[in-house]
Amino acid sequence: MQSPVSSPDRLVAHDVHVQAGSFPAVRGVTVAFAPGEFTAVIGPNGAGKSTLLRAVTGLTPVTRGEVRLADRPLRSWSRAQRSRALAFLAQSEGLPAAARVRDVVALGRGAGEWRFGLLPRSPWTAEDEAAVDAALDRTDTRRFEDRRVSELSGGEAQRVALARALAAQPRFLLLDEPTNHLDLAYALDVVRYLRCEVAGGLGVVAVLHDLNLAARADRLVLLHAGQVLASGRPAEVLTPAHLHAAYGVRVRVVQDSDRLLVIPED
Ligand SMILES: Nc1ncnc2c1ncn2[C@@H]1O[C@H](COP(=O)(O)OP(=O)(O)OP(=O)(O)O)[C@@H](O)[C@H]1O
Repeated sequence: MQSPVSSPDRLVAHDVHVQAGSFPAVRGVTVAFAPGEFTAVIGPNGAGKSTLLRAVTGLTPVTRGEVRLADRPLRSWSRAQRSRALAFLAQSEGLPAAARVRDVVALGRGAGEWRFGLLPRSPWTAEDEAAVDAALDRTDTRRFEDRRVSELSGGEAQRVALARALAAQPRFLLLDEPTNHLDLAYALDVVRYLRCEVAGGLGVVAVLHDLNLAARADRLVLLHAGQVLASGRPAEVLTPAHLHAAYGVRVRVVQDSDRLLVIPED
Protein backbone atom coordinates (compact mmCIF):
# COMPACT_ATOMS: atom_id res chain seq x y z
CA MET A 1 0.00 0.00 0.00
CA GLN A 2 1.09 3.50 -0.76
CA SER A 3 2.71 5.20 2.20
CA PRO A 4 0.09 7.02 4.25
CA VAL A 5 1.49 10.47 3.63
CA SER A 6 -0.51 13.45 4.78
CA SER A 7 -2.91 14.17 1.98
CA PRO A 8 -5.82 16.57 1.97
CA ASP A 9 -8.44 13.89 1.43
CA ARG A 10 -7.19 10.71 3.02
CA LEU A 11 -8.33 8.84 6.06
CA VAL A 12 -5.11 7.80 7.74
CA ALA A 13 -4.35 5.62 10.74
CA HIS A 14 -0.84 6.17 11.98
CA ASP A 15 0.65 3.64 14.40
CA VAL A 16 -2.81 3.00 15.84
CA HIS A 17 -3.16 0.83 18.93
CA VAL A 18 -6.53 -0.14 20.40
CA GLN A 19 -7.07 -1.91 23.67
CA ALA A 20 -10.31 -3.92 23.79
CA GLY A 21 -10.85 -4.56 27.48
CA SER A 22 -7.50 -5.96 28.56
CA PHE A 23 -6.76 -7.29 25.05
CA PRO A 24 -4.51 -5.44 22.58
CA ALA A 25 -6.84 -5.88 19.59
CA VAL A 26 -4.94 -3.52 17.24
CA ARG A 27 -1.19 -3.14 17.63
CA GLY A 28 0.57 -0.39 15.70
CA VAL A 29 -1.42 -0.28 12.46
CA THR A 30 -0.49 2.30 9.83
CA VAL A 31 -2.81 2.44 6.80
CA ALA A 32 -4.21 5.08 4.49
CA PHE A 33 -7.57 5.00 2.75
CA ALA A 34 -8.15 7.22 -0.25
CA PRO A 35 -11.28 8.65 -1.85
CA GLY A 36 -12.19 6.87 -5.08
CA GLU A 37 -10.56 3.68 -3.86
CA PHE A 38 -12.04 0.39 -2.65
CA THR A 39 -10.01 -1.16 0.14
CA ALA A 40 -10.88 -4.57 1.54
CA VAL A 41 -9.69 -5.44 5.04
CA ILE A 42 -9.15 -9.17 5.34
CA GLY A 43 -7.74 -11.52 7.96
CA PRO A 44 -8.77 -14.42 10.20
CA ASN A 45 -11.36 -14.24 12.99
CA GLY A 46 -10.12 -12.11 15.86
CA ALA A 47 -7.43 -10.38 13.75
CA GLY A 48 -8.72 -6.93 14.75
CA LYS A 49 -10.59 -5.98 11.57
CA SER A 50 -13.78 -4.69 13.24
CA THR A 51 -11.80 -2.93 15.93
CA LEU A 52 -9.65 -1.16 13.33
CA LEU A 53 -12.72 -0.07 11.37
CA ARG A 54 -14.39 1.30 14.49
CA ALA A 55 -11.19 3.09 15.49
CA VAL A 56 -10.76 4.86 12.14
CA THR A 57 -14.43 5.88 12.26
CA GLY A 58 -13.94 7.37 15.73
CA LEU A 59 -16.38 4.95 17.38
CA THR A 60 -13.69 3.24 19.46
CA PRO A 61 -10.97 5.29 21.16
CA VAL A 62 -7.40 4.85 20.04
CA THR A 63 -5.04 4.10 22.93
CA ARG A 64 -1.90 5.12 21.04
CA GLY A 65 -1.22 6.65 17.63
CA GLU A 66 -3.54 8.88 15.65
CA VAL A 67 -6.34 8.85 13.08
CA ARG A 68 -6.41 11.81 10.68
CA LEU A 69 -9.11 12.78 8.21
CA ALA A 70 -8.42 15.41 5.55
CA ASP A 71 -5.11 16.11 7.26
CA ARG A 72 -6.70 16.96 10.61
CA PRO A 73 -6.77 14.74 13.71
CA LEU A 74 -10.14 12.97 13.79
CA ARG A 75 -10.62 13.98 17.42
CA SER A 76 -10.64 17.67 16.34
CA TRP A 77 -13.73 17.03 14.16
CA SER A 78 -17.07 17.64 15.85
CA ARG A 79 -19.32 14.63 16.22
CA ALA A 80 -21.72 16.04 13.61
CA GLN A 81 -18.93 16.76 11.09
CA ARG A 82 -17.47 13.33 11.65
CA SER A 83 -20.74 11.48 11.20
CA ARG A 84 -21.38 13.39 7.97
CA ALA A 85 -17.93 12.56 6.58
CA LEU A 86 -17.63 8.93 7.69
CA ALA A 87 -20.53 6.51 7.38
CA PHE A 88 -20.18 3.24 9.23
CA LEU A 89 -22.21 0.13 8.54
CA ALA A 90 -21.94 -2.38 11.36
CA GLN A 91 -22.02 -6.17 10.97
CA SER A 92 -25.68 -6.54 11.90
CA GLU A 93 -27.20 -3.17 11.29
CA GLY A 94 -30.37 -2.91 13.36
CA LEU A 95 -33.11 -1.23 11.35
CA PRO A 96 -36.41 -0.13 12.89
CA ALA A 97 -38.72 -3.02 11.96
CA ALA A 98 -41.93 -1.00 11.77
CA ALA A 99 -40.48 1.85 9.69
CA ARG A 100 -40.99 2.15 5.96
CA VAL A 101 -37.94 1.73 3.75
CA ARG A 102 -37.97 5.30 2.44
CA ASP A 103 -38.12 6.70 5.99
CA VAL A 104 -35.21 4.48 7.02
CA VAL A 105 -33.10 5.76 4.13
CA ALA A 106 -34.06 9.32 5.11
CA LEU A 107 -32.45 8.67 8.50
CA GLY A 108 -29.17 8.82 6.61
CA ARG A 109 -29.83 12.53 6.05
CA GLY A 110 -29.79 13.15 9.79
CA ALA A 111 -33.53 12.82 10.44
CA GLY A 112 -32.75 10.51 13.41
CA GLU A 113 -30.22 12.89 14.91
CA TRP A 114 -32.69 15.77 14.80
CA ARG A 115 -35.36 13.67 16.41
CA PHE A 116 -33.08 12.65 19.26
CA GLY A 117 -31.72 16.17 19.68
CA LEU A 118 -28.15 15.29 18.69
CA LEU A 119 -28.14 17.81 15.85
CA PRO A 120 -29.99 21.08 15.47
CA ARG A 121 -33.14 20.62 13.41
CA SER A 122 -32.77 21.92 9.89
CA PRO A 123 -35.49 22.08 7.29
CA TRP A 124 -35.87 19.07 4.99
CA THR A 125 -34.70 20.28 1.59
CA ALA A 126 -35.06 19.25 -2.05
CA GLU A 127 -31.40 18.23 -1.78
CA ASP A 128 -32.27 15.79 1.02
CA GLU A 129 -35.12 14.36 -1.04
CA ALA A 130 -32.83 13.95 -4.07
CA ALA A 131 -30.15 12.23 -1.97
CA VAL A 132 -32.73 9.74 -0.67
CA ASP A 133 -33.99 9.07 -4.22
CA ALA A 134 -30.44 8.56 -5.50
CA ALA A 135 -29.56 6.17 -2.67
CA LEU A 136 -32.74 4.13 -3.31
CA ASP A 137 -31.99 3.97 -7.03
CA ARG A 138 -28.32 3.11 -6.64
CA THR A 139 -29.05 0.17 -4.33
CA ASP A 140 -32.09 -1.02 -6.29
CA THR A 141 -34.32 -0.61 -3.24
CA ARG A 142 -36.78 1.93 -4.65
CA ARG A 143 -39.13 -0.85 -5.80
CA PHE A 144 -39.95 -1.61 -2.17
CA GLU A 145 -39.59 1.90 -0.70
CA ASP A 146 -43.13 1.78 0.76
CA ARG A 147 -42.70 -1.57 2.49
CA ARG A 148 -41.91 -1.91 6.16
CA VAL A 149 -38.50 -3.24 7.19
CA SER A 150 -40.21 -6.24 8.82
CA GLU A 151 -41.51 -7.23 5.36
CA LEU A 152 -38.03 -7.50 3.81
CA SER A 153 -35.70 -10.47 3.40
CA GLY A 154 -32.33 -10.32 5.16
CA GLY A 155 -30.54 -9.44 1.92
CA GLU A 156 -33.04 -6.69 1.07
CA ALA A 157 -32.73 -5.21 4.56
CA GLN A 158 -28.94 -5.21 4.18
CA ARG A 159 -29.27 -3.19 0.98
CA VAL A 160 -31.59 -0.73 2.73
CA ALA A 161 -28.92 -0.25 5.40
CA LEU A 162 -26.45 0.45 2.59
CA ALA A 163 -28.89 2.95 1.03
CA ARG A 164 -29.24 4.74 4.37
CA ALA A 165 -25.45 5.07 4.60
CA LEU A 166 -25.17 6.33 1.00
CA ALA A 167 -27.95 8.89 1.54
CA ALA A 168 -25.61 10.70 3.93
CA GLN A 169 -23.25 11.29 0.97
CA PRO A 170 -20.21 10.62 3.13
CA ARG A 171 -16.60 10.98 2.01
CA PHE A 172 -15.85 7.47 3.26
CA LEU A 173 -18.08 4.49 3.75
CA LEU A 174 -16.77 1.84 6.15
CA LEU A 175 -18.57 -1.49 6.15
CA ASP A 176 -18.09 -4.42 8.48
CA GLU A 177 -18.82 -7.62 6.54
CA PRO A 178 -21.48 -6.11 4.24
CA THR A 179 -21.90 -9.41 2.37
CA ASN A 180 -22.36 -11.54 5.48
CA HIS A 181 -25.43 -13.81 5.15
CA LEU A 182 -25.97 -12.75 1.54
CA ASP A 183 -26.34 -15.23 -1.28
CA LEU A 184 -23.90 -15.07 -4.17
CA ALA A 185 -26.08 -12.79 -6.31
CA TYR A 186 -26.75 -10.29 -3.50
CA ALA A 187 -23.09 -10.31 -2.45
CA LEU A 188 -21.99 -9.53 -6.01
CA ASP A 189 -24.68 -6.82 -6.23
CA VAL A 190 -23.36 -5.14 -3.08
CA VAL A 191 -19.80 -5.17 -4.44
CA ARG A 192 -21.08 -3.77 -7.76
CA TYR A 193 -22.98 -0.95 -5.99
CA LEU A 194 -19.88 -0.15 -3.98
CA ARG A 195 -17.73 -0.10 -7.12
CA CYS A 196 -20.13 2.44 -8.70
CA GLU A 197 -19.85 4.68 -5.65
CA VAL A 198 -16.07 4.38 -5.73
CA ALA A 199 -16.10 5.45 -9.39
CA GLY A 200 -17.99 8.54 -8.21
CA GLY A 201 -15.23 9.38 -5.71
CA LEU A 202 -16.38 7.68 -2.50
CA GLY A 203 -13.70 6.00 -0.39
CA VAL A 204 -14.88 2.50 0.54
CA VAL A 205 -13.31 0.34 3.24
CA ALA A 206 -14.97 -3.04 3.70
CA VAL A 207 -14.17 -5.98 5.93
CA LEU A 208 -14.64 -9.05 3.75
CA HIS A 209 -14.16 -12.71 4.63
CA ASP A 210 -14.60 -14.02 1.08
CA LEU A 211 -11.13 -13.67 -0.42
CA ASN A 212 -12.45 -14.05 -3.96
CA LEU A 213 -14.75 -11.07 -3.42
CA ALA A 214 -11.94 -9.16 -1.73
CA ALA A 215 -9.81 -9.77 -4.84
CA ARG A 216 -12.16 -7.33 -6.63
CA ALA A 217 -11.04 -4.45 -4.40
CA ASP A 218 -8.38 -1.95 -5.49
CA ARG A 219 -6.29 -2.55 -2.39
CA LEU A 220 -6.18 -5.05 0.42
CA VAL A 221 -5.05 -4.81 4.01
CA LEU A 222 -4.35 -8.22 5.54
CA LEU A 223 -4.50 -8.15 9.33
CA HIS A 224 -3.14 -10.83 11.61
CA ALA A 225 -3.05 -10.67 15.42
CA GLY A 226 -3.78 -6.95 15.41
CA GLN A 227 -1.03 -6.06 12.95
CA VAL A 228 -0.73 -5.50 9.20
CA LEU A 229 0.75 -8.64 7.70
CA ALA A 230 0.57 -7.32 4.12
CA SER A 231 -1.04 -4.48 2.20
CA GLY A 232 -1.18 -3.41 -1.42
CA ARG A 233 -2.78 -4.51 -4.66
CA PRO A 234 -4.67 -7.85 -4.53
CA ALA A 235 -1.88 -9.68 -6.38
CA GLU A 236 0.67 -8.42 -3.86
CA VAL A 237 -1.36 -9.47 -0.83
CA LEU A 238 -3.14 -12.66 -1.94
CA THR A 239 -0.06 -14.87 -2.08
CA PRO A 240 0.12 -18.44 -0.75
CA ALA A 241 2.81 -17.37 1.75
CA HIS A 242 0.77 -14.47 3.18
CA LEU A 243 -2.42 -16.52 3.38
CA HIS A 244 -0.65 -19.43 5.05
CA ALA A 245 0.90 -17.06 7.59
CA ALA A 246 -2.47 -15.45 8.33
CA TYR A 247 -4.90 -18.36 8.16
CA GLY A 248 -2.62 -21.40 8.51
CA VAL A 249 -4.16 -22.79 5.32
CA ARG A 250 -2.34 -23.77 2.13
CA VAL A 251 -3.89 -22.21 -0.95
CA ARG A 252 -3.28 -21.89 -4.66
CA VAL A 253 -3.77 -18.48 -6.19
CA VAL A 254 -4.61 -18.54 -9.88
CA GLN A 255 -5.22 -15.79 -12.38
CA ASP A 256 -8.52 -16.32 -14.23
CA SER A 257 -8.80 -13.74 -17.03
CA ASP A 258 -8.47 -10.44 -15.17
CA ARG A 259 -9.31 -11.89 -11.75
CA LEU A 260 -7.47 -13.69 -8.97
CA LEU A 261 -8.92 -16.86 -7.50
CA VAL A 262 -7.90 -18.27 -4.14
CA ILE A 263 -8.34 -22.05 -3.93
CA PRO A 264 -7.74 -23.86 -0.61
CA GLU A 265 -5.57 -26.97 -0.99
CA ASP A 266 -6.28 -28.47 2.43
N1 LIG B 1 -14.14 -6.01 25.03
C1 LIG B 1 -13.22 -6.91 24.73
N2 LIG B 1 -12.52 -7.54 25.68
C2 LIG B 1 -11.57 -8.45 25.40
N3 LIG B 1 -11.24 -8.78 24.14
C3 LIG B 1 -11.90 -8.19 23.14
C4 LIG B 1 -12.93 -7.25 23.37
N4 LIG B 1 -13.39 -6.82 22.17
C5 LIG B 1 -12.69 -7.50 21.23
N5 LIG B 1 -11.80 -8.32 21.81
C6 LIG B 1 -10.86 -9.23 21.14
O1 LIG B 1 -10.13 -8.44 20.22
C7 LIG B 1 -9.81 -9.27 19.09
C8 LIG B 1 -10.15 -8.52 17.82
O2 LIG B 1 -11.57 -8.47 17.69
P1 LIG B 1 -12.26 -7.97 16.35
O3 LIG B 1 -13.73 -8.06 16.54
O4 LIG B 1 -11.70 -6.65 15.96
O5 LIG B 1 -11.74 -9.07 15.31
P2 LIG B 1 -12.21 -9.34 13.82
O6 LIG B 1 -10.97 -9.48 13.01
O7 LIG B 1 -13.19 -8.33 13.37
O8 LIG B 1 -12.88 -10.77 13.99
P3 LIG B 1 -14.09 -11.51 13.20
O9 LIG B 1 -13.57 -11.85 11.85
O10 LIG B 1 -14.29 -12.76 14.03
O11 LIG B 1 -15.29 -10.60 13.21
C9 LIG B 1 -10.54 -10.58 19.27
O12 LIG B 1 -9.63 -11.55 19.72
C10 LIG B 1 -11.57 -10.28 20.32
O13 LIG B 1 -11.86 -11.42 21.11
